[in-house]
Amino acid sequence: MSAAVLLQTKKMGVSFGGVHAVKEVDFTLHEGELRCLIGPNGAGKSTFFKMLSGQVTPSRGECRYRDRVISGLRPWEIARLGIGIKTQVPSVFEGLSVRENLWQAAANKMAKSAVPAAIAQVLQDIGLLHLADATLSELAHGQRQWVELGMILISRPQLVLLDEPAAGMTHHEVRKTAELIKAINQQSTVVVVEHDMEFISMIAQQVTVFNQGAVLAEGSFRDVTSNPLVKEAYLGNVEIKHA
Ligand SMILES: Nc1ncnc2c1ncn2[C@@H]1O[C@H](COP(=O)(O)OP(=O)(O)OP(=O)(O)O)[C@@H](O)[C@H]1O
Repeated sequence: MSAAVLLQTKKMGVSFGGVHAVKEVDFTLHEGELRCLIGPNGAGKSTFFKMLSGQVTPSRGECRYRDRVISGLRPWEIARLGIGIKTQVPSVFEGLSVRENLWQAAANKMAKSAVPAAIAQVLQDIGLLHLADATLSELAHGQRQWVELGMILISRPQLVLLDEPAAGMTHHEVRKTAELIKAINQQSTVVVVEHDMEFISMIAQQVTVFNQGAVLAEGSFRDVTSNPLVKEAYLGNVEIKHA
């Protein structure tokens, strides 16, 4: 691949007491990628994600973003480098409207005069034009997730880290979320941790499979889901539909 390396970990891992949640992972992400991290329960993918986003400090190895070592930085320091993070805990303002939430996300990223047009565009992208003035607490689960994705979309980060963005969604909502993530990937490199294989099949380009705190396999969705080791460890030999 000719694209530049955007993020790279070298022998990065963390242990909690005696549990080696992530052992020593070498991981390379190139500019423009949409990478999915999958694996069975307890494989270490969420912990690995949390080390990328600063929620967990690695006990060994390092993570570089462009030329800078970012392992050990706090989440807000990582966000300041132009990395958009959506964790499992939503970071939206409950008492504010959809429009006001988007305004908060856009405020420091562009000239004030450009904000209204950017909000109008994102409201259309996330399909919530008709709910622009509803407060977040009035929205359904899926709609709140889309507001958060809209907040990422409007701030145009270079790298976007998404932890289980389709969790708890209906089939229809999952499809729409897949479209939104593909839209985000038009402007940003994206890493997604996800369980839902149907969702992954809709968005995946490259997939990294974790198992027992290490990378078990890496490649296209088709390659990894046909890999006998992956089938045995994760998929339970279930047949996966290829798009
Ligand atoms: N804060 C913590 N303290 C102790 N052990 C932890 C902690 N976080 C994770 N672990 C352990 O590390 C291992 C990897 O967990 P992790 O949540 O990263 O796996 P996962 O692949 O994301 O699983 P899941 O799909 O169930 O979320 C598990 O054995 C888990 O119990």
